[in-house]
Amino acid sequence: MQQCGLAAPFRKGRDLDPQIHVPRLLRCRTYGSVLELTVETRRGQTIEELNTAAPKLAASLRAATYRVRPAQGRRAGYSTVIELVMHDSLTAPVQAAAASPLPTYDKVTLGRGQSGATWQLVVRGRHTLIAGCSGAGKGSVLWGLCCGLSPAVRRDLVRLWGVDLKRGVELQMGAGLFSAAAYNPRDALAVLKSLLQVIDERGTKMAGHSRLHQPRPGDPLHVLVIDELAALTAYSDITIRRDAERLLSEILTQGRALGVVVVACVQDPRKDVVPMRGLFTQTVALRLRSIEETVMVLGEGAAAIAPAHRISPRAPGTAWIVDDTGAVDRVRADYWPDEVIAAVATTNRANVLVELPANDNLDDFAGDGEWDVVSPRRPRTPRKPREMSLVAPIGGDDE
Ligand SMILES: Nc1ncnc2c1ncn2[C@@H]1O[C@H](COP(=O)(O)OP(=O)(O)OP(=O)(O)O)[C@@H](O)[C@H]1O
Repeated sequence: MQQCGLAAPFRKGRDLDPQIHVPRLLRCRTYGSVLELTVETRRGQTIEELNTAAPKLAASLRAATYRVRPAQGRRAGYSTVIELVMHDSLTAPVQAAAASPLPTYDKVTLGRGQSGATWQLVVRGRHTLIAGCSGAGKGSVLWGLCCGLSPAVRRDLVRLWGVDLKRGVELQMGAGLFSAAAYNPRDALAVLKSLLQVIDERGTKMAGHSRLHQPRPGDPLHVLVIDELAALTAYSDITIRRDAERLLSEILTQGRALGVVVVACVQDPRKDVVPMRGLFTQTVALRLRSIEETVMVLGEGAAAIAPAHRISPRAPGTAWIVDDTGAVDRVRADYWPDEVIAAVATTNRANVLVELPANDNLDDFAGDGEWDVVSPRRPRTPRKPREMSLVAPIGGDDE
């Protein structure tokens, strides 16, 4: 600790105490490939100083990587937990072979964390921003989420709504999972207005009865999936942009408790490109182009402990996440090949389709419930799921 700049002599009056004071090691334990150190600050030191020294400690002990999280319990104010990962289990990519059969909607498994543990992302009650430059692997997070929710989609516990203004190239791969999808800006506005209608109706029903919507078949969690948010909020026609910004901001501020959440991908996280960035309640930071982008996406102080700008281009799907307890982790999403997405979408097709209003009627639609948007999908003969095998590893295996 002394060599990592964490030790110092104390001042005794005018003199320096000859004794060097170091932070106290409260606990040291190992699990998997992780060496976990719980360290207490010395007098005159902040937790931030311990966190900032974590990379030096990791390098001194020859750890592959590290993560820092706040200590729990009564020592939380003056101690921190540094997890040194002695072997990086994120190096080799993993390919998803099929969706889990469980109809979950609270959280979905997307891959693994750097300790080797499963990485699960909370979906219900959160708006998620997936930020990463081109080729960072936003598709793996997006499809991990959609395919992970697909058994619930099939039972109408979850309804997926898609917006993909890059000609639908991404979302059409799993089109069967979506109750409605927009591939042009006018349809995108119709999707946003339909979801605001759901919020209005639920708000009226839930007021005074419940503060968090509980999904049930037929009364589902609505998840709006936007492939490239900037295409709607920055690169569209000015009138579309203005309307989209207003509608999306309303959904982001009112939807969470009412069971309407947003998952959006973005390449460029600047405020003028994504003005409503601050309304997302959790962020997955894939590879970013600069330290400034890391600060924009994960917040002040994140660049040192969650350096998304240092993720290797040879490890797509790798991301830094900061959860609501402030814990930081590096994760890697499983890769979803096109044929697996298509097979999942065939097996777990949405059984409710939402008809978007024709473009000509859109201006009249004020979200007042005058037209019925929901129509059941015609029953179909169930198809046998395509047989798949797990293939790993793929691509390069080093960072
Ligand atoms: N989790 C992953 N594991 C291994 N390889 C991956 C993973 N995710 C993506 N890749 C590889 O990286 C390539 C780019 O991924 P992807 O298309 O998801 O990036 P993106 O961030 O969506 O880029 P863009 O914004 O340009 O669409 C994929 O074609 C695939 O080869």
